[in-house]
Amino acid sequence: MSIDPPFQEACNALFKGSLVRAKDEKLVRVEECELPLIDMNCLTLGHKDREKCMKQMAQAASEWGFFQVVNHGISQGVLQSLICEQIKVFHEPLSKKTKENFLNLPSNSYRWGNPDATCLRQFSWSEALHISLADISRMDGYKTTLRSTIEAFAGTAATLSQNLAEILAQNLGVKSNYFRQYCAPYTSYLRMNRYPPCPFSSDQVYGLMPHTDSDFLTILYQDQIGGLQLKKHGRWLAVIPNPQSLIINIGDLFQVFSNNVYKSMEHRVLAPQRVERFSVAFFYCPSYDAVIQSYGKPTMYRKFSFREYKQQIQKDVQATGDKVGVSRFLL
Ligand SMILES: O=C(O)CCC(=O)C(=O)O
Ligand SMILES: [Fe+2]
Repeated sequence: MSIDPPFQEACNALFKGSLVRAKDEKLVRVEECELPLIDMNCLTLGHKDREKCMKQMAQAASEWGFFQVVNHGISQGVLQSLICEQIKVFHEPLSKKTKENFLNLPSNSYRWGNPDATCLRQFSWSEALHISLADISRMDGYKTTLRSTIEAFAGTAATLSQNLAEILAQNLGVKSNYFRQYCAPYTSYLRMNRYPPCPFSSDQVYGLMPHTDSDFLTILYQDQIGGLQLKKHGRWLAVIPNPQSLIINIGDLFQVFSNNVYKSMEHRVLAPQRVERFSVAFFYCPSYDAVIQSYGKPTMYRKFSFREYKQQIQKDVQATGDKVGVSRFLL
């Protein structure tokens, strides 16, 4: 029984020529980088250390849109169990994963490839489980270790994201209880990703197509395989994995909130060639009714609700296969 979705057939349908098998991936390798590293312990020290740490975070959020954090409060044990549980669930037969009610989650929670792709560059050689935090408690009883591990991760990730969001807002001079008010723990969601080995050259088929995240910020935990790349000053950089750290990236909503001070950077994942890769992303999102507005003058974006944003993205993706994103709301 196969565990893998029919990636190759889907790629062939999008690409009428013959796909090039990967021979020497070094040829398409890009420069590697270590993300700015923030030690969250510094926030618990004296006033000076705290201020310095907050400034480092804000600088990374505006220059890179990405940074990594250590001493983040999520135990290594929880993170390792999460990957173990992920391996188990993705190694279920495809027929089970695609069944209505898989894990007692809403339909469309399990996804692979990209049903809206109109060409190969919009395709993703990966599969994913999207889980709203509101749905974790209803997850199938027999998979209790999966559920309890996800619960443990999501609970701490929600606290961490609120903490980070408040620090980043404070750096902008915005003292508000916005995040407490609009980002309740159940409004965020998780995506577990599996990237099976891909026989094709990485300049033809992506593990995950280039995109920005449609949230305030994302907490990413990845295994040690590597493949995540971000675009900085027009150049792709490959992120060197660090087993101790979590990656934080600014999403579209924080770019708007900060009036373009913080950047929601485009990123992508190159599919591994010989081994499978796993990652988990926690997307820190507000409720659908939350109004997103820019703090800063002159204001660059008009106000919009998160619902409006999601609907606009869906419309654009269905029409062209591509997300337009925040530029739709520029004044
Ligand atoms: O797998 C990764 O490293 C990145 C995943 C990602 O960007 C996402 O799920 O939005
Ligand atoms: Fe992403």
